[in-house]
Amino acid sequence: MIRFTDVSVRYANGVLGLDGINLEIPDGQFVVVVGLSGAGKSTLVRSINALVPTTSGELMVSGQRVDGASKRSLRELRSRVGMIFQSFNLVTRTTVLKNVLVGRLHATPTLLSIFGIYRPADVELAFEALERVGIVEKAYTRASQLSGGQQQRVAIARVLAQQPNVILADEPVASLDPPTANMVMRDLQRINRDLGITTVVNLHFLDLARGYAERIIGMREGRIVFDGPPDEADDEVFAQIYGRSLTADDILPTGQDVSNREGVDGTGDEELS
Ligand SMILES: Nc1ncnc2c1ncn2[C@@H]1O[C@H](COP(=O)(O)OP(=O)(O)OP(=O)(O)O)[C@@H](O)[C@H]1O
Repeated sequence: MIRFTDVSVRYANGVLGLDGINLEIPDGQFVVVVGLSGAGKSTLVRSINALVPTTSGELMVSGQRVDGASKRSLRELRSRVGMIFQSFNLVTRTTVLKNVLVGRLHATPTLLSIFGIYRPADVELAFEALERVGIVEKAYTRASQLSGGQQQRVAIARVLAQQPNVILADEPVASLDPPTANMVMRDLQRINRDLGITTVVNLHFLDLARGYAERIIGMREGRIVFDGPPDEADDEVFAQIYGRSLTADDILPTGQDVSNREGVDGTGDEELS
């Protein structure tokens, strides 16, 4: 369970990134956070692993207090909370497998990690993670040789290798073309369903939010202005969240056609750019 009680974040320049957030996310839920640029989506997602420190209120993740946590408990928290970024954040000059093994570093004795030695059990976990996102055959390929969608899948595998109980994804598909964006969302949704990992994703596009979320949180000016299931989030609700009428830019037109096609999320060779 993730629980925000009256949480605010004020940045050093005085901007209020979060303004009195009260929110409970039960274990295993797939939550999509939407809102215009600057609404506070990233701040909300990044506060969960203290990448952005809260300035007031109480924030609990899996029974552990995040606000005011010691360095040691933050390290422990971050080992259980995986994060995926828009820019993938891979070490592109090395192999896919080594990138995924980074997810095991928190559990690797320092001496082994210094010498780059990985235990067989960790390598097995890394392969399992790659299998789950359908790119196990790329294990020995350099990350730089992969497409954007494949790189994001490696980033997802790295998070899976961490064996987290929460996955945070900060605009994970913003750099991808629509079909690939849908494939990555499908991966995240399948992982959430199969492994029951609580997932909090922030997204720009409302049809992706409707298509994959179990629950949508709408934000505006640091506050939650909508909280409900996707079938309640019609265009009118989105217009209220955004504070303006919708435009074509708010929608990924090819979305659901592609995400519903059989087999597109299997092998990783199906980049449809
Ligand atoms: N490091 C920072 N220092 C100062 N202000 C910040 C910082 N990060 C974000 N903000 C401000 O906090 C508010 C919320 O930003 P946030 O990035 O959370 O919004 P967002 O909804 O994720 O937007 P985007 O989609 O553009 O990333 C904005 O007004 C932003 O300018």
